[in-house]
Amino acid sequence: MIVTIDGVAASGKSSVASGVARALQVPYISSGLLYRGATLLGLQAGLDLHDARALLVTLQAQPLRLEPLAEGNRVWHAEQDVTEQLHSTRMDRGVSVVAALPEVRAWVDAQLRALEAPFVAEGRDMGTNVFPQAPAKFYLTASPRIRAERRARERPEDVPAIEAALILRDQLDAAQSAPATDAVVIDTGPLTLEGVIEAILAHLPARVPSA
Ligand SMILES: Nc1ncnc2c1ncn2[C@@H]1O[C@H](COP(=O)(O)OP(=O)(O)OP(=O)(O)O)[C@@H](O)[C@H]1O
Ligand SMILES: Nc1ccn([C@H]2C[C@H](O)[C@@H](COP(=O)(O)O)O2)c(=O)n1
Repeated sequence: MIVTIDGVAASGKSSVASGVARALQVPYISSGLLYRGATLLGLQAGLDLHDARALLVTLQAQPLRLEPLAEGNRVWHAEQDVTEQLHSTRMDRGVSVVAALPEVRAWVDAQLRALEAPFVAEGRDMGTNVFPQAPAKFYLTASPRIRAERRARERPEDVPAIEAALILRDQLDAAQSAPATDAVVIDTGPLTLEGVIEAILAHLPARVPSA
């Protein structure tokens, strides 16, 4: 079975996907990390992040590997674990530019579709575009202020600055971020992390991770 968890930036997708996947004893896949990895390679190579052709040449010459560990996905570039470099304000600014490129989206989609089910996949378009056949789809929301307050515990910037950046990223990512028509939408604002995970588990057709 494939479970998709999409939603706006910092709505809890990766934390929730990790918890749901652990409960189901299956891997989870954080698709945003592939977009972040592509952005890192582009920045390291000094590329214009709007240049899809140059980015694709770089991605093909220096492949990225997503390692779907239960405690948190890792991204490898050659023999180096680059995961820690993928979450910063600089990366957040660049990644929406890269994720808007159809050529890069096709590259990410191909990596994801090559993975063997069962798994939980989180991102923006898992339920709409990448795995439309998934039998269980969820979409997480929360107000920008609540998301910024949560994120402020992980970043040096203050809540208003984080909130403004989240609102901007929501706008830049809007084209690929609509919920699937058959997704269960969950406002995570009033819920704890465990509460969101339980709500999703309660909606699943069966807690048996079959293909
Ligand atoms: N329901 C919740 N209650 C309290 N804190 C939460 C909840 N859900 C997520 N968090 C916290 O909010 C922060 C953002 O969560 P997370 O990184 O999982 O979001 P995300 O949607 O994957 O983010 P991004 O879009 O940037 O990849 C984390 O610190 C996480 O622990
Ligand atoms: N399926 C996806 C996953 C991610 N993106 C974009 C949107 C974000 O700006 C960026 C990083 O994702 P995050 O780590 O915040 O989940 O990648 C996308 O367009 N489609």
